[in-house]
Amino acid sequence: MSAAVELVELGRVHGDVVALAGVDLTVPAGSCVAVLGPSGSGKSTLLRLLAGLDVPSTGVVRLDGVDQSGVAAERRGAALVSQRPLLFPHLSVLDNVAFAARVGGASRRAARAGAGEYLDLVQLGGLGRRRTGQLSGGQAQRVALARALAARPRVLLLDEPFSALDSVLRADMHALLATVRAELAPTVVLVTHDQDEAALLADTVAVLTDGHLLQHGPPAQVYTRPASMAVHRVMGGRTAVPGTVRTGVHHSDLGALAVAGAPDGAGLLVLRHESVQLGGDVAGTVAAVTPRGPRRLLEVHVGTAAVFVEVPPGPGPSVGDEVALTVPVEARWVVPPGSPDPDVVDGRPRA
Ligand SMILES: Nc1ncnc2c1ncn2[C@@H]1O[C@H](COP(=O)(O)OP(=O)(O)OP(=O)(O)O)[C@@H](O)[C@H]1O
Repeated sequence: MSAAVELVELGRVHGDVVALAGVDLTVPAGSCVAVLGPSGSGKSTLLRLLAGLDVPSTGVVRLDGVDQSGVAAERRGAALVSQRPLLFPHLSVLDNVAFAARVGGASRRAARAGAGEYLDLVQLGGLGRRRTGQLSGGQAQRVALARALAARPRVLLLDEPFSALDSVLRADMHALLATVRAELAPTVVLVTHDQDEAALLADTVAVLTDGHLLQHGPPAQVYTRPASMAVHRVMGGRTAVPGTVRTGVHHSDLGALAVAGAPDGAGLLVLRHESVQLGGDVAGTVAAVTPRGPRRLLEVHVGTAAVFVEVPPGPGPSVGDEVALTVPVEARWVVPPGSPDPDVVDGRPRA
């Protein structure tokens, strides 16, 4: 029930706006890729082209090796669930889910029986007779997922389906998606703004900005080994320290830090705030403390550099305190300076 997805040089322009610029992406059958990127980066365009709801300007979509050019949306075996569930208001919940089977020619009874199984899967077995207007946002999103699954898609396309839900419902939907993957194994393309959601749910992460695919790999790799400053930013990275690499050592206001494999020359030392620890031999001053749920994010200035450190709940340093930091060897990664990072001025985040 799953298809390998291949995008080859896939591009879409609208007049002089480049929505997607020659993207090459391969997703093995049954796996889940999260597409991450800022607003306007081309995520929805990619999904629409995959679904057959839009036509590429260049390149092709292949499913199981078959070119989908000219194949109508309803014949691709792809089902799309969007941020706002678009349910038929005049049908009951059960008949919404039974819709695809009815259109496919099944009897009402058979379609409803099948739909009941998908409602059970999304844990809404008891709500089949309700009108869709009587559902909560989370329930409606579950029904939309059940309806998409009832069409037995080879590829499940999820366009920020959880972003309108509160954090408890979102966690429930994450668990549900894991169940769906275990039981039905569709290939999943999940568009999200949320790098934590991507890391939790996906086998790989694809980072898009300005229509370009910047990196595609396992979440841990994209998190800790970003290909560029732009990827580091999309993945929520805050620290980027300018300096120079000479024979495997990065020299900056943080001192001389060994960085295996980095080429000689100017380079930004990028660090995850989860990896930097308090205590050590890099001395700095706390410039800001920001709550992050129960944890806190310290901005520590070391010379002209700003280093972000996430610390656990409880007593800890305040603004103005002198602190010492450790930057573990495995946390160090250098990216090319490339184009200037618009969020950083003189090594520090823009005020
Ligand atoms: N029909 C259209 N006509 C003109 N420009 C368009 C059209 N559709 C999309 N675009 C432009 O293409 C770019 C990519 O849009 P897209 O909706 O794919 O981005 P996105 O990453 O999904 O954004 P968001 O996260 O805000 O939904 C944007 O600059 C957008 O304004």
